[in-house]
Amino acid sequence: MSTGDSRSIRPKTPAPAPLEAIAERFGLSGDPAGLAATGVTLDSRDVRPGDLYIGMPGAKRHGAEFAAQAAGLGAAAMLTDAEGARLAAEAGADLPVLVTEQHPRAIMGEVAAAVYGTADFGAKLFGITGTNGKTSVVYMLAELIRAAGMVPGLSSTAERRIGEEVIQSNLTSPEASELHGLLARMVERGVEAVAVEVSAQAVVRHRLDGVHFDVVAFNNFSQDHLDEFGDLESYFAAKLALFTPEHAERGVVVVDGPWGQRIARESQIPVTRLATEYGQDADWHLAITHQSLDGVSFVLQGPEGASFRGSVPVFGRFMAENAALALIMLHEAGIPISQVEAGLERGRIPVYIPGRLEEISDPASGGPRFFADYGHTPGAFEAMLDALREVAPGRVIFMFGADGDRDTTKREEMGRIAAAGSDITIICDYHPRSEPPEAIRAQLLEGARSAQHAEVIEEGDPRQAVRLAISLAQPGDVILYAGPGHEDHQEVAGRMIPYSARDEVRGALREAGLLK
Ligand SMILES: CC(=O)N[C@H]1[C@@H](OP(=O)(O)OP(=O)(O)OC[C@H]2O[C@@H](n3ccc(=O)[nH]c3=O)[C@H](O)[C@@H]2O)O[C@H](CO)[C@@H](O)[C@@H]1O[C@H](C)C(=O)N[C@@H](C)C(=O)N[C@H](CCC(=O)O)C(=O)O
Ligand SMILES: Nc1ncnc2c1ncn2[C@@H]1O[C@H](COP(=O)(O)OP(=O)(O)OP(=O)(O)O)[C@@H](O)[C@H]1O
Repeated sequence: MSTGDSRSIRPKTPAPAPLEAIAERFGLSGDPAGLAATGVTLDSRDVRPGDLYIGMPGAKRHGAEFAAQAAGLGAAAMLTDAEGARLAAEAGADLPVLVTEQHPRAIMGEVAAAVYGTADFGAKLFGITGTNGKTSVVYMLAELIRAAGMVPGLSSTAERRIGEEVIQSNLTSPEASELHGLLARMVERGVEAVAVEVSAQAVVRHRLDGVHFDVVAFNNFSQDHLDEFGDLESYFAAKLALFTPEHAERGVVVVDGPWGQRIARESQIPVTRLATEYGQDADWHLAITHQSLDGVSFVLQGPEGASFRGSVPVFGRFMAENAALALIMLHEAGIPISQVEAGLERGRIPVYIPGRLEEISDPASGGPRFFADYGHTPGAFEAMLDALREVAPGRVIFMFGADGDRDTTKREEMGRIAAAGSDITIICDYHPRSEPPEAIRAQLLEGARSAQHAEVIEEGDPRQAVRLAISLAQPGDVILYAGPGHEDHQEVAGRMIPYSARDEVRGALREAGLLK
């Protein structure tokens, strides 16, 4: 169970950072004499006494409008732009103001690193980007770091983790202020290696400023986030930008597809290449030796005789690929595979990834195997359904919905891939947000019917859809519920309604006498 909110993470025993030195270094105007900060935040609601509050212009509001709230909560000062200084003066906020001529976002990462002392981070730092599987790679990394005898930290869509402490996430990649607070706390807690999930949004929005990764990796690329990036090329450029000396020392790239090959060619840092396809030119090669619904076994071979033979307890060739990528990242950072192997029993990587191909059913119950997953892109659907068809003894029943107010161009393709890859497709609601749910379903249904393959059923209520899936299943059938994964709410018309797909499935399996 996760606790707290990652935005409120601060080191427990911070050393106050004099703001005079920071003002001088970043060319800030104002009067910082005698001021010091012990934390940084860009959210007025989250100010802790002693914080430097960053009054940031946003898409909807200017953060400086909230200067009075920040002052009331004990902020030491506000860093903002000229417009922010004007807004704070107008509101008569009782808070020292430091003004930058740049966009505050452009210096926030470096400022946060200066306040928290994280510029010279003592632990190894790993970053993973790509369209699908970032969270999975982060969890693999954390498990392998532990196996190597080191204390792991992680930052993912699902959670942030400091050793065994689990903290709730909001964004996939934290804002720079939050990231540096998290790293500072990790240093205090003796974390020795950190795995960070890097979204394309983080790269273009300066969320990684002030950190330098030892190793970054790229796994795959397909359509997503076109509402924000406009076209695939711009979305790809954001991923490629991670492979620069500004962000990282070296990289690891899966070169099975043309996008990975482009990263390997166009990277500005040295990269090592992983191929999972036979005959592909690469430095490391992965071969699957056995797979079932219970997991994948594989062999990884690299340069100078480096090799690993092992398994992960989650189905899908791509899960072996995620594990291989994590192993190579550690190897590239100077943590040899033999050190990792020493902490594993016969190469078994005992990874648990919340809400990613997570089995909810009891395999011994005799009922259908039921998996929940966070996949919400055509690429993830294709990978999961391809994987499932290779190992499912019976039919594949696939249920899913789509995000409202997000990339609408992917919906028909999601529907088509779902129905092409399953025997029964059930379309239900996910987060409709401000859109009419039936309109989202209509787009998914259109795509699904165009596949002319699965039996396609519409059941808007996900609770009913779960029960319908179980009632339709015959012995050997497998049910996969994509979308909510680890999440605990549904977003409907601006309201967060509690909803846990995993709990719902558990309840329905119990009702059917298939789970204790
Ligand atoms: C599009 C985008 O990235 N928006 C981010 C942006 O919001 P915004 O510009 O609309 O902010 P705003 O509401 O105008 O507020 C302006 C400023 O006032 C502050 N404020 C606002 C209200 C208040 O009461 N007090 C206060 O201090 C805000 O913290 C902000 O600094 O700044 C906010 C503060 O950091 C972010 O939370 C917010 O991310 C939103 C939630 C978001 O959905 N981002 C998505 C697009 C995202 O980044 N996704 C990626 C990828 C996910 C994936 O792979 O699927 C991710 O890394 O999560
Ligand atoms: N290497 C991979 N290739 C393709 N699909 C994958 C891969 N690894 C995991 N997946 C599938 O992709 C979906 C998302 O997985 P995961 O949450 O790990 O990705 P992500 O990149 O972190 O996505 P997000 O940023 O949205 O959280 C899941 O359906 C998962 O099963």
